[in-house]
Amino acid sequence: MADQQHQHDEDVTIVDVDSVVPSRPSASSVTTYEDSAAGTKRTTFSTTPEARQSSNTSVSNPQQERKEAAARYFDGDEDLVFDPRLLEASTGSMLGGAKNEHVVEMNGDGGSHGQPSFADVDSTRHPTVLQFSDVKYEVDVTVNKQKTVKPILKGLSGQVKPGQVLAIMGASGAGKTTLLNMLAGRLSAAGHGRSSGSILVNGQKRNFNTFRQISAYVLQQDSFFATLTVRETITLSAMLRLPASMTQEEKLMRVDSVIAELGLAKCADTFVGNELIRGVSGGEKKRVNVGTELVTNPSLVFLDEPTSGLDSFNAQNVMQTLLTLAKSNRTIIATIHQPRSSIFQMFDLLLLLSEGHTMYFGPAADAVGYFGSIGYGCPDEFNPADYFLDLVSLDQRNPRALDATRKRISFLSERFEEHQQRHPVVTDVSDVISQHEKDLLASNSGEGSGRAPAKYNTSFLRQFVLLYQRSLKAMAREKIDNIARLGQTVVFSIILGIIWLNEGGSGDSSSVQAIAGAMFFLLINQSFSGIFGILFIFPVERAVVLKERASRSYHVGAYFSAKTVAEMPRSFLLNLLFSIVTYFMVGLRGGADHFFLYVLTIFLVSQTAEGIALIVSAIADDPQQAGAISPIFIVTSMLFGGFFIGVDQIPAWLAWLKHLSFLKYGFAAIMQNEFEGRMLDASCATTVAVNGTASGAGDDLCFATGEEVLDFYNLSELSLGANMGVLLGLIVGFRLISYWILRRNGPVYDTAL
Ligand SMILES: Nc1ncnc2c1ncn2[C@@H]1O[C@H](COP(=O)(O)OP(=O)(O)OP(=O)(O)O)[C@@H](O)[C@H]1O
Repeated sequence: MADQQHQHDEDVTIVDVDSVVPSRPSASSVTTYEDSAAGTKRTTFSTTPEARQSSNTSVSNPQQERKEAAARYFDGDEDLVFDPRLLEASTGSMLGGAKNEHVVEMNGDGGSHGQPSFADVDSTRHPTVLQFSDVKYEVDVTVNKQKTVKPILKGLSGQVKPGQVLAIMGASGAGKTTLLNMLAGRLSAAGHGRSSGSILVNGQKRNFNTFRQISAYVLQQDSFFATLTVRETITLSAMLRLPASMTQEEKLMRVDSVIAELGLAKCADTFVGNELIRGVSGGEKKRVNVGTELVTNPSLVFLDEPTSGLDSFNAQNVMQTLLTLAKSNRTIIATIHQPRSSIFQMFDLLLLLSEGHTMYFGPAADAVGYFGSIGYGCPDEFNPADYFLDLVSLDQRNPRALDATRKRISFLSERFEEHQQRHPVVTDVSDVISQHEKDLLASNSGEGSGRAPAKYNTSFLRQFVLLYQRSLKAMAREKIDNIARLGQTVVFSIILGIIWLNEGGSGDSSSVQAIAGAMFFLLINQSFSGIFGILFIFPVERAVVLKERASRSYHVGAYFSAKTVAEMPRSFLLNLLFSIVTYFMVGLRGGADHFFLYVLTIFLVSQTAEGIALIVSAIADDPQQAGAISPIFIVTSMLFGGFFIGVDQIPAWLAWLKHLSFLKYGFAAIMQNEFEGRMLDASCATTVAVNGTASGAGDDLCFATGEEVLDFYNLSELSLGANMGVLLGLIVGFRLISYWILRRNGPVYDTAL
């Protein structure tokens, strides 16, 4: 770092921070200078012996220093004094070893901004200035059964121009994500609040169709198909989102460029992975997340906590990537929670929030000076980011601390209001960018740009084909899942076959109950395997789909139909295998027509169960929730399926539930297929009760014909064809319901500002 500073020494104009920000307490440790060679402004934080001494002195006599600071800055009010060193023991925010020197680089082209990339010469992307003024957001909440309004953002302003990285920092609950979402024109489904203020893109109100084309939003969660490689993941995003006017070759070139720009070349052919499948590292996955958004070559990139969950090395790498993006004339806005000092130094602009108020907005390098000027000098041994977070966080450990921190936050908010009066943060666009850029911007604002761009860049059919291919590929690569399904099918079919071995072979009335039990159990078995095949996979996939839909990659209908068509053959093959083993081991009715109807019934029942699982998964937030909800449907279907409880045993007011039991239709169809038109045991004819209920001596029931069996189980209500038809209707109906739920639970856009 020292060498780097040395290189530019001849071109450097030293500006003492004291002359810019008077009365900064530890000013001797901070120097701002203009680096004319690099065209940048840098700030050096250094720990001089004097500064160290002053800091040591204050530690040795904190009470005295507290009094002095109160007298100097806060009219003697000691509550407003903040000494992070007193928090050290409890918060652990102090850096292990003081860094002697950090260099902050603003807007620069220096080494820390990475290698030049394809984007430097891209002529299709125009610079974008984002300005927001007095942005407020509030929601209605119910507290103690009283409806009340909760203000979340309380009048925030700022502006970011191309080439800059704006970091939105603040304690948890400060409003970072809410602001980021508002700036990106998105709100979470829960966020139906009211917004006011103004958000301008290139000096004009946003046209949301254009805005979505020029901006990208990188979510905090890295949701992907684990068994696709990095290249496949980014390629699919490119194929879905790039316009049809680009050739396939151009799209693939774009993918290569993005992979190169994000430093993903060495892991391009590695699976993205998840907790179970070995894949790329956390930092690489985050960059893949950025990459899938970057294929559209956006001018404006929003990122929600891009470094969260990463170790410090990977976090640093991701930040480096953002700087590279900014360098190619993009505007980058990211929320960041607790960055380490080297990451903090990479920000151009800092927006520090607390309780929805602005504590600071401006160059990140000036933040230490600003807070120093109002009585909150950052001790030299502290990471400024940690210091700011401690300074603006509500301390809720006891009422006294809570009051004191509230008072401090309100003080800081007022000081910044005053500061903002003197130095408006939002200026005229022409003050920010050159005339040439302004001319380009006019075409980029979205207003007056003629025909609104289509919602999707590819046709429904193309989306279907691409998503079908992805589903097939992902399915083929889910080796463990496929082996488990196959194993489960083979093992269960053999076990069930052994239990009911040759029961049907005799064609005897005495085996009717055993066969009915076998039939019902086989259907339950296939229902469960259909349900669990969906329950534990679909909610995870749904997160990927929600992300892709939010970026307008495809219509949910294209996804849903592609998934259905891709997965049905696998399901059919497994059901066929199960049917072959059980049919012949149990020795069911002879004849190809009966065999194929048996296969078809089992398949339809399993598909209906999958439909229920899709509905549950579309409602539930995660697999655990889905697992908890689904028994309601399954157990009800089993109870009213016609095997466990006879119709006359169901209370009249619950009788309607039997119509909802898909197992009832499946059971009726499979039993009709087995028994309809069959003679069983002529000697039983005399023992059948007048009311149609079979009877017999001892435990065994006696049935002369198959029809008596069907009557006994009350399965003659509908014909075999009608039962099959109902199952088919349920399959289509359940899928339409889950499609409708998915559609309704789609991304929510806020187009108010
Ligand atoms: N729709 C809503 N209804 C009620 N409260 C809300 C709603 N949206 C946000 N909030 C509240 O507003 C505050 C700010 O939320 P936000 O998610 O923006 O915070 P944040 O700074 O991003 O926090 P974190 O770092 O923990 O993600 C929180 O107290 C949150 O509970």
